[in-house]
Amino acid sequence: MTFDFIIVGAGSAGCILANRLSQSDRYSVLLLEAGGKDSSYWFKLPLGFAKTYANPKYNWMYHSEPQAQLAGRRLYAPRGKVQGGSGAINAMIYVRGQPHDFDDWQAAGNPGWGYRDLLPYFKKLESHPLGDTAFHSASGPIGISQMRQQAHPICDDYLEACRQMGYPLNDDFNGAQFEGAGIYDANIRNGRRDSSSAAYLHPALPRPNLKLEYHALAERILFDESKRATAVAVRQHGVSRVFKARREVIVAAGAVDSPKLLQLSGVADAALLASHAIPLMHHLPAVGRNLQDHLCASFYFKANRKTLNDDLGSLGGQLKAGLQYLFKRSGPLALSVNQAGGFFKGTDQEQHPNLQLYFNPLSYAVPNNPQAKLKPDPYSGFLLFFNACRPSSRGSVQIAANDVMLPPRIQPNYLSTQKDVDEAIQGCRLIRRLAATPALQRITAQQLRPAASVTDAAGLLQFFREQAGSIYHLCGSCAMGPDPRTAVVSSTLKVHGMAGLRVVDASIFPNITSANINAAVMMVAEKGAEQILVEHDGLA
Ligand SMILES: Cc1cc2nc3c(=O)[nH]c(=O)nc-3n(C[C@H](O)[C@H](O)[C@H](O)COP(=O)(O)OP(=O)(O)OC[C@H]3O[C@@H](n4cnc5c(N)ncnc54)[C@H](O)[C@@H]3O)c2cc1C
Repeated sequence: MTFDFIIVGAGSAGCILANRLSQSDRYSVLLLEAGGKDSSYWFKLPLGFAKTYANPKYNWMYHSEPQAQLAGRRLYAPRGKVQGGSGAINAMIYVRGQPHDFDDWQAAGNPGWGYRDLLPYFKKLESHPLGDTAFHSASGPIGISQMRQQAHPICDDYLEACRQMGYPLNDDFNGAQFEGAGIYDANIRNGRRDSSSAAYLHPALPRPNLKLEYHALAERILFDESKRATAVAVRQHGVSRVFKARREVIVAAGAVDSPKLLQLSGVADAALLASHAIPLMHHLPAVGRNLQDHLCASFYFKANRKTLNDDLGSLGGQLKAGLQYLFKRSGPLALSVNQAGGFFKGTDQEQHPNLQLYFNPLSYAVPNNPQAKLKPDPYSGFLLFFNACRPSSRGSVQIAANDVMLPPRIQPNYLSTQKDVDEAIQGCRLIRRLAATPALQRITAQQLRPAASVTDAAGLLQFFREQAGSIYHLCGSCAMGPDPRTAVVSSTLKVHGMAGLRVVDASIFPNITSANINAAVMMVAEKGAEQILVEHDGLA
């Protein structure tokens, strides 16, 4: 079967690409997804992500290599394996990032990727309750909710604590100002997760020129002698199939699987390919390098008043929350658990906020064994946690063998720079200072982990090394940039040295953005789709 475009991966980016490229009926589009449908109710119910967090039916459930700076631990790296990808299983926090994140993308040699250029694409994808403003749009596909209407009342104590510390309050992290404390926006519409699958792909699926193949694992991209991508070899239900592309193959398999697929296809570092006896198609050393992530650590508090643990930890509370959701589409099931937070400067010398904070009106242990369920602690509790906005550690994704069924080696090299170590200590101290405010003291029965006695830099850093985990923002592993020695795609997202091949997903980030990255991934897909259409409409 032949299609104009083949998109590999129906994740946050792939669903948007599939919609936009099939919007006019000029092109036929095939979307290949290794996972299945997102029809389970858990993908609609916002709090449902607790059920998909470690479910192998919907999740690749990767782990990093042992991390030298994190007590040798392997960190859990969930990735969506389902229509909607990681956007179908994420926590839905919706923050674009700071303008200078994108200005840095442009400054790295990528014209058209500065904040001013990108704001129209951010606006294009969202439907925001603030309506049409300089920063927002009222008419895009992704529905955004401001959680402040419904956040748990204990979040007000957190905001008061920030006010007592002299931090500004911020009611729109995606507006004129980034710094400050506030309640997050989430991509939730009428009490339902509004992933790019729900908002872009489902409405497009009836189109006759769009075909979605489920359980279709792309094994290799095939090329002709002029290094043009012509087809994708797929394994589906134990059968090998080949789908042909007339115009382009677009890789949107995410920051782990996009570099893996390029490597398996012979587009990568020649030495890596030789070590796995994979025939070289094109030497592109940056494939899989420049991997980045946000690393966070949680501080656990016992509260002296009710938190969401009380609502969600008992059968009666669950029933009440269930009924509230059923009849009013509201209550804790209709929200993310990451409700409040903000962006702060860890020292007075910082030019921009360099720490992101979360205040969850709920506490739960992230189980060591990912098969175990996430469940609230059996007491009234809340969490404060943080990550550095722009860590400078860089890692890699590399195939472990010439075998599509084997997970690749994910080596984030967390905490491998002095800047990242310093910011880990800054973040711990920020939380300690917040915990000492009258507002948080008023609601705290006990600081549980780390114990209140841990106050010095060495103790806090040891806690961080032993407890920190990924906040699941892997990106950068097929970075955009002009130099094929250090980058994989050009500013039009075309793979250097190849024809008919692009990468459009989280892996093209030259540097990680300062907040949760899904909004930026979806922006990349909107802009990437437009670049593709402009080029091919011109050729048609
Ligand atoms: C648990 C969790 C919580 C998160 N919380 C937030 C949050 O609150 N806010 C936020 O902004 N971000 C959050 N993120 C991050 C965000 O969701 C991801 O960065 C984003 O979804 C990545 O989009 P993507 O299109 O690059 O990749 P993905 O959405 O991961 O899509 C890749 C798709 O490709 C498919 N695929 C992979 N390999 C192949 C293959 N060989 N053949 C065919 N198909 C393939 C996968 O199955 C998947 O569907 C979270 C992520 C996780 C995992």
